[in-house]
Amino acid sequence: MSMQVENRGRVLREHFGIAPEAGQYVIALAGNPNVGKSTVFNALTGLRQHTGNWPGKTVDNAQGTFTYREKPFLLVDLPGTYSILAHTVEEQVARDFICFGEPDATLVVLDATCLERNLNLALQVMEITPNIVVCVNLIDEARKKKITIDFPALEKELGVPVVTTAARKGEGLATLRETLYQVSTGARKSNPRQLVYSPSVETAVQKLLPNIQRLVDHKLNPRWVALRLLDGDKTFIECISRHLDLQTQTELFPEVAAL
Ligand SMILES: Nc1nc2c(ncn2[C@@H]2O[C@H](COP(=O)(O)OP(=O)(O)OP(=O)(O)O)[C@@H](O)[C@H]2O)c(=O)[nH]1
Ligand SMILES: [Mg+2]
Repeated sequence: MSMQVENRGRVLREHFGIAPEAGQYVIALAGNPNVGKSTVFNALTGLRQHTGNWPGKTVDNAQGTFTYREKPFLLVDLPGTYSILAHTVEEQVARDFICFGEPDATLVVLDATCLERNLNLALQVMEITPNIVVCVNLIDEARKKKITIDFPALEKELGVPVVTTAARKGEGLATLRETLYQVSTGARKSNPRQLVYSPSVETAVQKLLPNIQRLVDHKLNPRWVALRLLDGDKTFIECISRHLDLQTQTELFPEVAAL
């Protein structure tokens, strides 16, 4: 087992109370409240699941497993959130898992009947990781409301796989499994569109990048860390230090102050 895999196992166990078996692909399941995450979770994992709390938090945690193409998968249902900028304990749990749990893929479930609002979360996850699958659920409800969505265009615009489902009826789940398999195993690579901020923010990001790259050493997306630093998100710096065992707190803030 490589050092990297061993370290991820330790982080998952100690920080998230999750113990994947050897060779198991870990998938995080994120989405706004009430978009059908648990329905997707149940459809994929059936009865092979167990629930508890996130370590040290009164937030529910559900984990379930499934096998596809003879590969084992562990699916982790995250709390429903509109954002992962960590303003609430639920958002912090979701962000920390996506960021530091190093899931092999993050599945973001969106509500087809209010796609624009839901896309906010997908765009945030796309700033953290390229290993993402977007699932547009409740497609049956959208049809009823005569909402039409140009999915090929959406997929092209986002630069990540988009799968449509009506999870309660099982529609689209075969494609969803196959897409999760491809992204988790690395067979399918994405190029998520990145939001471009105002020139002053982009200039500041460019200044911060080299040193952040050195400090986080491929463990986190440096552009995303730079944006959080510019946000002045102190709790996030504490999280980085704790999860990556780095002395970043003392090293990163002078960087920002010097801008
Ligand atoms: N029509 C339709 N209903 C769905 C679909 N998926 C889920 N639902 C229903 O939508 C409601 C919410 O589903 P959940 O799976 O509990 O949603 P959730 O995202 O887990 O909700 P929270 O955990 O509370 O954030 C339930 O009544 C589901 O039966 C779907 O594809 N079509
Ligand atoms: Mg749920």
